[in-house]
Amino acid sequence: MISTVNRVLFIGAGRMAQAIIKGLVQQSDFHIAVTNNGDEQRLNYVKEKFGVEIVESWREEIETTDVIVLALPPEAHGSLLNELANFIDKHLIVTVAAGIDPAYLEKSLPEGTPVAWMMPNTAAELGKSMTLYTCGTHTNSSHEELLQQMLSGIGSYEKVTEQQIHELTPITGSAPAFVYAMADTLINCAMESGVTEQQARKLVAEMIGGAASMLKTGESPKQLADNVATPGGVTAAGLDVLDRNNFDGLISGAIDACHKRAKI
Ligand SMILES: NC(=O)C1=CN([C@@H]2O[C@H](COP(=O)(O)OP(=O)(O)OC[C@H]3O[C@@H](n4cnc5c(N)ncnc54)[C@H](OP(=O)(O)O)[C@@H]3O)[C@@H](O)[C@H]2O)C=CC1
Ligand SMILES: O=C(O)[C@@H]1CCC=N1
Repeated sequence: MISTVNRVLFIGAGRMAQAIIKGLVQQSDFHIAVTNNGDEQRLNYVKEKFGVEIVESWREEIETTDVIVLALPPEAHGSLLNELANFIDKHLIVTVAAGIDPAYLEKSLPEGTPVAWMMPNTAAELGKSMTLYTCGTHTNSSHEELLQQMLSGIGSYEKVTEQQIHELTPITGSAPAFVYAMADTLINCAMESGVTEQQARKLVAEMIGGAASMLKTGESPKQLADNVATPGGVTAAGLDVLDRNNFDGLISGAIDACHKRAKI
């Protein structure tokens, strides 16, 4: 099924599709076509920005495409899959949607359709997504190689089980938003000292980048926090406020809320 230049059709042209496309266009191995739900302005923007082909309907591209990436809301999958089912032949169908696992795709598509589920994050646009993926029961090694080729274009990837993607979606997919929310507060606090927004953003981004690098050393987060908190010093006073306000509970509550919302 795999031609030299693999043809990938995105159904959905929103935030996640654009982040993946931005990462992928830097690889020459893909021809990318994109369609959406009728927002012409958005489709034209995607064409201008990334130099990809746009089509009004997936029907225009279906016969020539190798891979279909479903980058539309979870709730929109049901009716689209019903329609797609009549046209699926040799295609690899990959969804990025929260809660839409390979079992769901396989139930909705003709018997034997190769399917996969990837859970990226928006850092895909910088080639820095931490993406989880899993394959359905009819994907072979060349489908998986093709998928991995796409995933390596947008960052790092890890193969896990279907159940694990359900459980980990809030961690790798959603939690970047929690980090950005914390960064926003820190930037605002920094600006109170009189630095410009640009300076505040630089120092917070570098601080988070440094902390991420420290996490990769293998040292435990608890030990790393301990190393920052000089006994009786300023950080310990801050950590004490986080503890007394149940920071752990707040973060796990946010993860639980993501799980509840992801159920389709
Ligand atoms: N944003 C993120 O960080 C992440 C998102 N995801 C998943 O990615 C998917 C898309 O999310 P996101 O990009 O944030 O959402 P957006 O709202 O930014 O984009 C949704 C896109 O889907 C299109 N769409 C909606 N319904 C249909 C339909 N029936 N047929 C064709 N296209 C349709 C919209 O079309 P139009 O342009 O016409 O409005 C739009 O282009 C979701 O399933 C989400 O779970 C996964 C991981 C991370
Ligand atoms: O918010 C959402 O529903 C998507 C799924 C994971 C990240 N963004």
